[in-house]
Amino acid sequence: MSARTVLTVTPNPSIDHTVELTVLTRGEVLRSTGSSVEAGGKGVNVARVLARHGHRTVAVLPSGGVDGDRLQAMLAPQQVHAVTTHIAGSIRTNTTVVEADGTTTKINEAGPELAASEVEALLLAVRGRLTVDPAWLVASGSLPPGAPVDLHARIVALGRAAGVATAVDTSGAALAAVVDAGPDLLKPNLEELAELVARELLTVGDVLAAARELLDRGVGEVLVSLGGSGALLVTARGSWWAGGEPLVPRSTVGAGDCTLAGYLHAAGDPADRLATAVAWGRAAVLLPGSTVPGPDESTAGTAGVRVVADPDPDTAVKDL
Ligand SMILES: Nc1ncnc2c1ncn2[C@@H]1O[C@H](COP(=O)(O)OP(=O)(O)OP(=O)(O)O)[C@@H](O)[C@H]1O
Ligand SMILES: O=P(O)(O)OC[C@@]1(O)O[C@H](CO)[C@@H](O)[C@@H]1O
Repeated sequence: MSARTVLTVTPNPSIDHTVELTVLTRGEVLRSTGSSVEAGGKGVNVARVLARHGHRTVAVLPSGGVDGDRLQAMLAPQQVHAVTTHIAGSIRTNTTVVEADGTTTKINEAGPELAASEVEALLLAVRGRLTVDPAWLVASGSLPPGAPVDLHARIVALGRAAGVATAVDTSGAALAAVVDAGPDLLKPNLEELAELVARELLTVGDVLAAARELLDRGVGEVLVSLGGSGALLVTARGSWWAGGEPLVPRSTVGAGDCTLAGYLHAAGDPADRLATAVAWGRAAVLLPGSTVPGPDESTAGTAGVRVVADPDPDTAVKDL
């Protein structure tokens, strides 16, 4: 990617609290083997990992309460330029429990209620920052209570009006509401895509068909992350799968954000970009909590990554 800025928007940022346990047993007093606290939220993570790879990044997010101040303080040393809009509520804390075998359990709070004026202030901040002519505008994550379900769609519309490429990673109703806004890139995971098209996606062919439905509705490219099974990229020019041997994760939190960031970072043809996306995702799962990889770790993540053009539609996703 060029040296131009990447602008991310995270309507529902978080403090990410990660606790490591040997085994999670309900109803017991458990002693953690490790813990960490990091700035989180999907767009924040995209900005953090791109900043670690030398990109100029601007992260737009609402901030309020003591935890809003903490979040900003955590971001300050990470070379992410945070543009915050003040809200009356307090930023949420999301908790992750990671067991020794890599099983990750996540408890995400709903987030603070946003007033209509706070939503407008966030959109105004995005519009203001689009004047820096970013290479990408990335809108990511869930919507907090009070935010309109089409908030990501409105962010995409702002990007389109400014001639800036847009990427979106969200879920549920917010994902359903953004498709027809025509983002240049959509990054659902398998479950999110299945929910969007309201059917099971068991084979590569099922995933390709679902992704092509989105292309038909005006989405530019679809990058479907498949957890330990890698990722599929579907564009008007073709389809590609990339992946490697499944890893035992230290924490999967943020792996999808690093995948998206790797795709935006990489230059070259679609296969190269997908390989980089998968490498960054693999690097992320080997790091604790919401820690994002730096260049050495991302490079190490490329080990054993294969790319297949026109993957066999009959292959079961679980066999990739
Ligand atoms: N167990 C694993 N082994 C190897 N790679 C993995 C594993 N889990 C995830 N990855 C890598 O990380 C990428 C993103 O994972 P996933 O599909 O779980 O993202 P996600 O659900 O969007 O994650 P999040 O929302 O936590 O950021 C995958 O495409 C893959 O490259
Ligand atoms: O609740 P959302 O907005 O869907 O997801 C929020 C979140 O789980 O996503 C990031 C990992 O992708 C974390 O930093 C954060 O806690």
